[in-house]
Amino acid sequence: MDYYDNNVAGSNNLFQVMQMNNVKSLIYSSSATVYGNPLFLPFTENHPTGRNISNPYGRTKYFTEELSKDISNTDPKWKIISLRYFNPTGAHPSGIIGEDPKGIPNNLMPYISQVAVGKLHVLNIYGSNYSTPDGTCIRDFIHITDLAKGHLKALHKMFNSEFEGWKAYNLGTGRGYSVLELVKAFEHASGRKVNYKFTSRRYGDIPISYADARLAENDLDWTAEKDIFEMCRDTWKWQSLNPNGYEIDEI
Ligand SMILES: CC(=O)N[C@H]1[C@@H](OP(=O)(O)OP(=O)(O)OC[C@H]2O[C@@H](n3ccc(=O)[nH]c3=O)[C@H](O)[C@@H]2O)O[C@H](CO)[C@@H](O)[C@@H]1O
Repeated sequence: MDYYDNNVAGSNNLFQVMQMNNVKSLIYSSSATVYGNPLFLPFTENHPTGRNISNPYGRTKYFTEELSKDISNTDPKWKIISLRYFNPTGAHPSGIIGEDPKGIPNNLMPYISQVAVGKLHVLNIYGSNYSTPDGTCIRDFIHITDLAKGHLKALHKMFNSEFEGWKAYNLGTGRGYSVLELVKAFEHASGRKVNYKFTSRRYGDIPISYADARLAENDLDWTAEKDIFEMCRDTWKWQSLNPNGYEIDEI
C-alpha cells in the first residue's frame, strides 16, 4: 500500500497540482522493472510493459507510466519523458554524496560495500543455477553520474526541440554483468575481500536484464561513459569515507 500511496497516488497529486498551475513538463523517474520478464533481450523501449511484473514496486512504476501517458494523450500541452533506469550504482566521485539505505540494504551494490567495510558479515547471493555463464543473475549497472547526465540531456531535448507528447528512454550501459562479476570487480576496486555464500533464489528476480540504450544515444545524444570499475571505485570511496552513511536520522 505504501508503494501505491507514494508512487501512484503521489504522482497523481503532483499531476493535478501541475495542471492547476499550468506546468506541463515532466521528467519521470521510471524503472526497467516495467518490462517484467523479458520476451527478448536487450530490452528496447518498445518491449511490452506491465506483463509479469513480479513486485509491487515495479507495478506502481508501470501504473504511473500509464497514468502519465493518459495525461499526455488528453492534453497535447503536456511533455513527459519517462526515463527507465536500469540498476543505478556508484556515488559522487568526491565521496561526499552516496547511497545510505535504511537498515539492511535490499540492493546488491550497497550490500556488497557494507560487507567490504565490515558492517555486514557476508553477502547472500540469491541463486547460483540461473541459465547464465556463471549461474548468477545478470544486470545492467549504471553509474549514478551517468544517470544524472541522462536527465540533463532529457531536459535539453524537452525544451530545445519540437518534442511533444510522451516518450520513454532506457538509461543503461547496454552491457550486463553477473552478480559474481560485480563482486570480483568490487574486490579489485576496493582491495577488500567480499565474503559471500550462495542461497536460494529471491522471489521475483528475473535472470537477465540489460538495456538497448541506442534510442537515448540517437535522440538525446546520451551514452553511459563510466565502467564497472568506476562504479565500484566510487561506491567504495563513499562507503569507506562514510562507513555509517550520513550519520543523521533524517535528511
Ligand atoms: C525484485 C526487486 O526488488 N527488484 C528491484 C531491484 O532490482 P534488481 O533485482 O535488479 O536489483 P538488486 O540490486 O536488488 O539485485 C540485483 C541482483 O543481485 C542479486 N542480489 C541482490 C541483493 C543481495 O543481497 N544479494 C543478491 O544476490 C539479486 O538476486 C539480483 O539478481 O532494484 C531495482 C533498483 O535498482 C528496482 O527497480 C527493482 O524493482
